Amino acid sequence: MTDNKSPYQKRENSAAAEVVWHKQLVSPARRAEIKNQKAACIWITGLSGSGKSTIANLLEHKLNADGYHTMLLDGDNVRHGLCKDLKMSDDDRTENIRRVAEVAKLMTDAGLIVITAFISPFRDDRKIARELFESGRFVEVFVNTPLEVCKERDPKGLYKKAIAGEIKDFTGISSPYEKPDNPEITLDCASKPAKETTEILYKLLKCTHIAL
Ligand SMILES: Nc1ncnc2c1ncn2[C@@H]1O[C@H](COP(=O)(O)OS(=O)(=O)O)[C@@H](OP(=O)(O)O)[C@H]1O
Ligand SMILES: Nc1ncnc2c1ncn2[C@@H]1O[C@H](COP(=O)(O)OP(=O)(O)O)[C@@H](O)[C@H]1O
Repeated sequence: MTDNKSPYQKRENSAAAEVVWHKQLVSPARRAEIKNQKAACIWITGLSGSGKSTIANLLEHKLNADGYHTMLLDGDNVRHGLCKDLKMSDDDRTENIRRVAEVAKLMTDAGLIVITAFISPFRDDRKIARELFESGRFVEVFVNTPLEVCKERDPKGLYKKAIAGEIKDFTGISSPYEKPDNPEITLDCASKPAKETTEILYKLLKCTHIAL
């Protein structure tokens, strides 16, 4: 019963004073232990079209093949359910990332290795997400693909629409993307193939963050 202190308790503006934290007999570490793994949140950030979903999928596929219990949260999918009330204003993006980080935290408390793929354009929002996790349990992955390359790829035709003014608040065009200052890893997804960058990320995770 060592791991009962919650990061929730450390945060400002958390629950009302009347809401008390209930200690639990089974710790997050124990939940991961019976799965024979270490829980972690692999937070993938980058521009639209940078390769977040591609890398996240390849990574989950590899970890799953190794027998890890994983979960993938992807921006496009989450915005169909949990966050379908949110749009793309700065405030809505902040709320989107807050919810996703809380869900990822719950899932890591359940012992899972969670991979998230969200643009998550604001440094402060990513910092708040990181602060939910114990040291070493949050791995920020910057998918570093230049805007010009993303525009050229334009897999969903969104840049074309954004440039034509048909989509407002579009990241990189009419809404900012703040690059991570100090991510655990930066992936060069412009000149290296997705399989290669995924392998680099996979090796880092296996050697450090999820190594038993
Ligand atoms: N205005 C605007 N700007 C950026 N992206 C847009 C926009 N409108 C819709 N989309 C689509 O929404 C996906 C991004 O959702 P996220 O939840 O990852 O965004 S954020 O983290 O809240 O900024 C994003 O997915 P990816 O291309 O996979 O990044 C787009 O498909
Ligand atoms: N090296 C690479 N890494 C990742 N994606 C790449 C790479 N080269 C080309 N692509 C293509 O770029 C597009 C990236 O789209 P996606 O993974 O959905 O990005 P995001 O989730 O960041 O919007 C895909 O069509 C993918 O096949």
